[in-house]
Amino acid sequence: MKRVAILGPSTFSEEATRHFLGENFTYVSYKLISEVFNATASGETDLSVIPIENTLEGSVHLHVDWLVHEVDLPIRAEWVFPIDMNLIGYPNPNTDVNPANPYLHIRKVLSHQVVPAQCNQFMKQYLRGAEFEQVSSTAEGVRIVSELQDPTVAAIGTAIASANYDVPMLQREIQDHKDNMTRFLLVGKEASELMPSEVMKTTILVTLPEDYPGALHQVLSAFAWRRINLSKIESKPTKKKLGIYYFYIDIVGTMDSILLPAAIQEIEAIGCQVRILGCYPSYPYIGS
Ligand SMILES: O=C(O)C(=O)Cc1ccccc1
Repeated sequence: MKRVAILGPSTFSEEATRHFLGENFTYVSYKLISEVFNATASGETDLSVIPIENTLEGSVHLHVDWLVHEVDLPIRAEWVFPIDMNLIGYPNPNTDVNPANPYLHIRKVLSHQVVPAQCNQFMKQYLRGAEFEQVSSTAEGVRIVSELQDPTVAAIGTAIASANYDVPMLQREIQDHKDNMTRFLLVGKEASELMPSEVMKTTILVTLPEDYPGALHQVLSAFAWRRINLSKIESKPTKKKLGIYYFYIDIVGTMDSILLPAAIQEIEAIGCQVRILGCYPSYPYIGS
């Protein structure tokens, strides 16, 4: 059975991965996302699951940086999964609880770095005086709360973490939007037998030649006139020199077609460097 590294246990990554990959894999939990990447880079596991982008927050920059700069692990699949954030902690122990805000006793909230942007309205309304502390995963926050047993410290995480660490669920679904989706990537050195998908994507990194006016326009037109659909384009610093960027581009289509390799050849011909991060099936979320 293939071994899959995930940030976990009891995290959103675990929920999303079990939903899409099911029980035909062995899941190995790691506390830090760096460990999740390194497990597959070193051969300890076959595949790693990386949360890469969220509807409200956009790209998880730290994870994109790992994928691009630290490891060489092709993307093997992607899927989107709806994330319901929950406030997990102990109720207000005082008798004079304010009915308009039962969470005034909470002074600190622990969670993963991408969470506050997804629960902005709730946090502004109910947790205004609380400090946010970033921890390695949402489940790690719930674990710490369970150890502290201090009602002034709460976490935001999964319903399963609340049950597993035996910390009460204070309020369900506190995310700003009902369809709060997260995109996950499956990365690994070897291709795995996965269910087919109607949608195939290819991710490439393009570094433009320096001092070439209109280079980005030419890159985009190489795709446009072939009617190749781009589903994402983001400029990111190369980290080598201030002001020099690469473009992270998701394309709907595969390298098996004639059009996409031709478009890539065209942009290489104008002096762009192109790195292909993967060509993979993309799975939409279909309710469970
Ligand atoms: O910490 C977790 O639960 C994760 O899996 C990372 C994460 C956090 C918030 C949204 C999606 C993934």
